[in-house]
Amino acid sequence: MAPTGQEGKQEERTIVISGPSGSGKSTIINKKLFGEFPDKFGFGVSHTTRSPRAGESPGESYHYITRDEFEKMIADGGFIEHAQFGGNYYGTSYATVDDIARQGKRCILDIEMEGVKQIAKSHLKAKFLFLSPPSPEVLEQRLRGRQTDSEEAIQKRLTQAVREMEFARSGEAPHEKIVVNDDLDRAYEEVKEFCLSP
Ligand SMILES: Nc1ncnc2c1ncn2[C@@H]1O[C@H](COP(=O)(O)OP(=O)(O)OP(=O)(O)O)[C@@H](O)[C@H]1O
Repeated sequence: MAPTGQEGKQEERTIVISGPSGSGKSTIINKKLFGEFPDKFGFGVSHTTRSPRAGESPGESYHYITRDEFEKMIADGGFIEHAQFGGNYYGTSYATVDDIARQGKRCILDIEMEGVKQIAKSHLKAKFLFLSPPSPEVLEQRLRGRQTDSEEAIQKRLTQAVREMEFARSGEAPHEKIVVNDDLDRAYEEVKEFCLSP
């Protein structure tokens, strides 16, 4: 039977973008995708127990909550994924994702590797894209070029990047697509196509 258009809108799968620090997630998602489609997509803001840094705004960079509040949300099953880094909790709540869907927008999440594994096992309907730097050498140049990280932070990010790149290419990873961010405009076109398709 031909579709009538009255079947009810199929809920769009949440888009989960992952990739090493410095692979270009902020550049491609925040600047380019949200720049071109300000109303179509909504960014799933994480919760954290860490304190806001200068220049960060609550509800935009993170939702800032206390450890007690975070632990209560864990106990209530409020998180799709959560983890601890550097003594602080970080997580993505079901409520955040639901709010974006209610606004009629497609949710985009920027999630690190352990979170990706948890989402893949959760009830969230999601599709996964991995944004890869062309090589660890180019990643190192870009991390140095953006001048936001100490030498120690750069070395840590590089070690973690190699792990993530190996995971993304392993059979264990849930990624439907790997985009190599060599040429920015080309990489953006690939990410955009992924985000616009069901
Ligand atoms: N295709 C590209 N060619 C050259 N430089 C790029 C390209 N894509 C991104 N960059 C630069 O690489 C640096 C890292 O990019 P960006 O900050 O977007 O990474 P990120 O994945 O969001 O990192 P983090 O997870 O640490 O926030 C930036 O200085 C950005 O301008």
